[in-house]
Amino acid sequence: MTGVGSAIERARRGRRALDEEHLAALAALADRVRELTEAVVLTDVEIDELAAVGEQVEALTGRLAAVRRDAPPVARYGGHGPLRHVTNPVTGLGNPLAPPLTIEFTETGARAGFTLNHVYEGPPTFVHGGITAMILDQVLGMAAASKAVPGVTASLELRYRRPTPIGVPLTVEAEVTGSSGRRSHAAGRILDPEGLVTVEAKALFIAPQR
Ligand SMILES: CCCCCCCCCCCCCC(=O)SCCNC(=O)CCNC(=O)[C@H](O)C(C)(C)COP(=O)(O)OP(=O)(O)OC[C@H]1O[C@@H](n2cnc3c(N)ncnc32)[C@H](O)[C@@H]1OP(=O)(O)O
Repeated sequence: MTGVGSAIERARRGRRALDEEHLAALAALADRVRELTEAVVLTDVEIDELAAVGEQVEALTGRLAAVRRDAPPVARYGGHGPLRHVTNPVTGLGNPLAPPLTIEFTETGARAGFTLNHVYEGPPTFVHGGITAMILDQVLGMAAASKAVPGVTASLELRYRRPTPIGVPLTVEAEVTGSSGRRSHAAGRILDPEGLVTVEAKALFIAPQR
């Protein structure tokens, strides 16, 4: 086997799957670490307390790292179905960096409701443009994978129409706009609570050659 497609497939099959109980425990831990990350970003405690908490966090990191995988795990949601990446930085329940988004599939593509806190801030009070780009890449890619051909991002074009606010309910939606052979095209957007578009995206996904 050669090519990017087979490499992705091989890597996924080579990873040890978590059972549901283990995935739930990992997701709960990731949630606590998300709270910790927000607390770090917003804390106003004294310097001594920062140092003391830092020591405790270092000790906790040591406990987790005591038994370590070579690569992140996969899981079968609901205990069956295809293997899924559970530490994806957008949707991964097991990744503290992920908001995480729960993406639902629609008739034409995919959508998700989400709120981003100050951990994702770029310009004061607004979401970093790289974060909205990452979210759109993922949701457009999942729309393409579910309605056309699964592939990697070959191009992603963005138009930032207005700032995306922190701390309010946002919506991301995407639809497939065409496909041929190994290529899928998708378009999407992020909407603020008033339904105004903050970022628009168009993307091309190409199924890697096997
Ligand atoms: C299995 C896949 C994973 C499934 C994921 C589930 C969804 C999850 C959602 C995940 C979301 C997040 C996802 C991520 O984060 S994916 C991570 C970010 N993306 C990458 O790392 C991709 C890196 N690039 C590549 O691997 C290769 O360049 C690809 C595979 C894209 C093409 O290299 P390959 O050697 O295979 O193709 P080819 O050179 O024979 O070209 C084939 C055709 O395509 C045309 N072309 C090529 N590039 C472009 C371009 N930029 N614009 C316009 N057209 C382009 C080209 O002209 C040709 O046309 P034609 O001559 O046939 O007419």
